[in-house]
Amino acid sequence: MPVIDFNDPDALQLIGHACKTWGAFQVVNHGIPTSLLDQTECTSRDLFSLPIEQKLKASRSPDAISGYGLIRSNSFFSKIMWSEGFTVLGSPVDHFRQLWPQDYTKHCEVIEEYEKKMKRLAEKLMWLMLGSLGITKEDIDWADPNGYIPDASSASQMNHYPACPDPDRAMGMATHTDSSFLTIVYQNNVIGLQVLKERTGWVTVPVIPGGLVVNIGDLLHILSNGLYPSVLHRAVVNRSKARFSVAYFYGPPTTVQVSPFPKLIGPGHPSLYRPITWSEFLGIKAKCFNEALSLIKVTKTPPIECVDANDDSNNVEVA
Ligand SMILES: O=C(O)CCC(=O)C(=O)O
Ligand SMILES: [Fe+2]
Repeated sequence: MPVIDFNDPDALQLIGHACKTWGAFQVVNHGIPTSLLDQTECTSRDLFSLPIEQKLKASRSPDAISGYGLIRSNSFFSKIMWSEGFTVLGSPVDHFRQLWPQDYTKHCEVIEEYEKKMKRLAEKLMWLMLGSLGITKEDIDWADPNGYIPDASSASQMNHYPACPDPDRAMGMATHTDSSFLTIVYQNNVIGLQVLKERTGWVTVPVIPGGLVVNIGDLLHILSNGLYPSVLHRAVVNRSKARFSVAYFYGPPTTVQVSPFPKLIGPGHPSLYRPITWSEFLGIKAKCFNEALSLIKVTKTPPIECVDANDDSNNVEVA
C-alpha cells in the first residue's frame, strides 16, 4: 500500500494514483502530534480495560450509533467476532461520565482534541483527493470559500481486538467498506488491518511509526463517479497481542445530497449513482450492508461481491 509524505511536492498526484489503484494509502508527516495519538490510545486502553459491568453502563442503545458494544458492522456475520467497540458521535461526555465518574474530563479533552485535529486533516486530505480529479472548491456548494466544510459530519470508532487463543476461527472486524467520505485509521503497533486489492487479494497493512491509514469511503466513491473505489477491508486477530485501532469517519453534512460531480459525467461516462444523503445511505447500509452501493446504482449491475470475511483461500501479502 502506498505511503505518502504529506510534505512531498508531488502529494496531489501520489494521492490521486493511490486512490484510483488501491482506494487507500498511508500518510506520514500529517501534522497530528504523536503525543495526541498516544493519549487517544491510552483513553481507548483505559476504556476497554474497565470491568464489563462498567462498560455496559455506556452501552449503545439498539437504534443509536454512539456507545459501547459490538463493532456495528459485525452484527451482519455469524462467525466468532473477537472484538469490542466504542463509537463517539457528537460529545462523548454523557457516556464518559458513566464510565469514569471521577475523571471523565481528561478523557473528554483527549477525544475532543483528537477529533478537532482529525477534522482539519480530513479536510486537507479531501481537497487533495478531489483536486487530483480536477474538482475545486467552486464545485462544492457546501464548502465555504476557504475550503472549510462548516457542518461536516464525523464519528470516531475505537476498536479493541484482544489476543485470541484460536485466531483462525475468529475474526476481528468483518469485511466491509466504510460509508464515510474518507476514514483515517490509527493502529497501535500490532498488524491486523487488511485491504482487498484487485487482482492481488488480501494485503496486510504494515504498521509504520507515526503513519495513519486513509480509506476511501462509499460517499467519495459516489462523488468520483466510480473513479475511486471504496476499499474493502477487514481486521484479523492474533494469538499473542491485543490490538487497538481508532477510526475517524469524515463526511459531508448529513442532509447534503451527494451525487457524482457533473465534471466527471460525459459521453461514455454516464452518472453511475442517484443523489443520496449520508443519512439515507446509512439507512440502506444498515439493512443491506455491502450491497448498499449496487442498490443506488442508476444502471443496475449484479450486486457487488460480498466477500466471505473468514475466507482463508485468498492470499495475504504484506505491502
Ligand atoms: O481495526 C482496524 O484497523 C479497522 C478499523 C475499521 O475498519 C473501522 O473501524 O471501520
Ligand atoms: Fe472500516
